[in-house]
Amino acid sequence: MINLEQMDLILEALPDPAFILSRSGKYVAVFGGRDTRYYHDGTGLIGLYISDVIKPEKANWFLEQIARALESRKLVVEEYELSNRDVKGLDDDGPKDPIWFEGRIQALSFLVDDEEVVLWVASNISERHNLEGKLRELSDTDQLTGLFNRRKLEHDLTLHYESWLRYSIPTSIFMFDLDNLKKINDTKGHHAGDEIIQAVANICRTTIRKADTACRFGGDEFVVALPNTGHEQAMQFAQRLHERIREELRQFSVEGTSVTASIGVTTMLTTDRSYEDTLKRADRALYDAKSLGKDRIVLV
Ligand SMILES: Nc1nc2c(ncn2[C@@H]2O[C@H](COP(=O)(O)OP(=O)(O)OP(=O)(O)O)[C@@H](O)[C@H]2O)c(=O)[nH]1
Repeated sequence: MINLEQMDLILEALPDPAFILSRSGKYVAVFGGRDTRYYHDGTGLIGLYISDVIKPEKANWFLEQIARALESRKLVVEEYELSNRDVKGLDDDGPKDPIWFEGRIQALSFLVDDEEVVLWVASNISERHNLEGKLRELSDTDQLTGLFNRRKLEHDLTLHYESWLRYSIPTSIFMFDLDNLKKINDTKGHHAGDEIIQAVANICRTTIRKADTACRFGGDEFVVALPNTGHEQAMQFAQRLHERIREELRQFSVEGTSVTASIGVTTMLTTDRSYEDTLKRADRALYDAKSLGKDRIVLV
């Protein structure tokens, strides 16, 4: 049998810190979690309340999770971020950067000082969290240009379409395709074509606002979504981009042929059943711009 002294040693050896917290947020006890690579020593918190050491908004969130665990009597699992600056009462040893935790919170079946208590085990999941962030970024990004890809555009357009339906906040879209890129590829090689596509991406990046989504739609085709932007403003923006592309790609001309852009511009309409209808209209406008002789903007 394991005696009480051994039980203490076992609790101390727990890799992740395990807090006993009361319903009102008092740190009743802390066990384990002495690995300073991952955790700060939490023993300085014992006797204090969450609201003594954590800013009010976050402290309230902690109290809500404790209440959830106590009321449901089920395991509550939540991810959250904390830094040692967020929590007063911790020593300076331990990780410097903010930590992402997974908290597993379970109601206990006894009272401490007449108060209900929970067991809150906090595991450091920063590595996994950062990796997930990087993967998300990669899965949203076009490799050649660093612009967003079609997946991310479709995600953003879904949200913008909701705003259009609910609050009548319009989103404009323009779709453009480079003119004559094939000639550059055929004469100067694929690498020169890649350089042009990258130059266009840079122009997009330096022309758009933070809330806009510039995406490489495929090949030499690009789409920019402009939330909270009506027809007129979108047209002005397309003109600016068109002009910059014309100016900056002049240097890549071959035998008098330069790469320009044909642009189709449109704005969400009440008759659009989804963002795909808007996108299709932009595509048709782009097709018209090509048919009318390229290097131009068509607004529909
Ligand atoms: N270098 C390079 N070329 C690409 C890439 N993606 C597509 N292209 C080329 O872009 C061209 C697209 O075809 P088109 O749109 O018919 O060619 P275009 O000369 O621009 O024709 P217009 O649009 O009618 O002016 C093809 O030559 C593709 O090989 C890429 O990632 N790198």
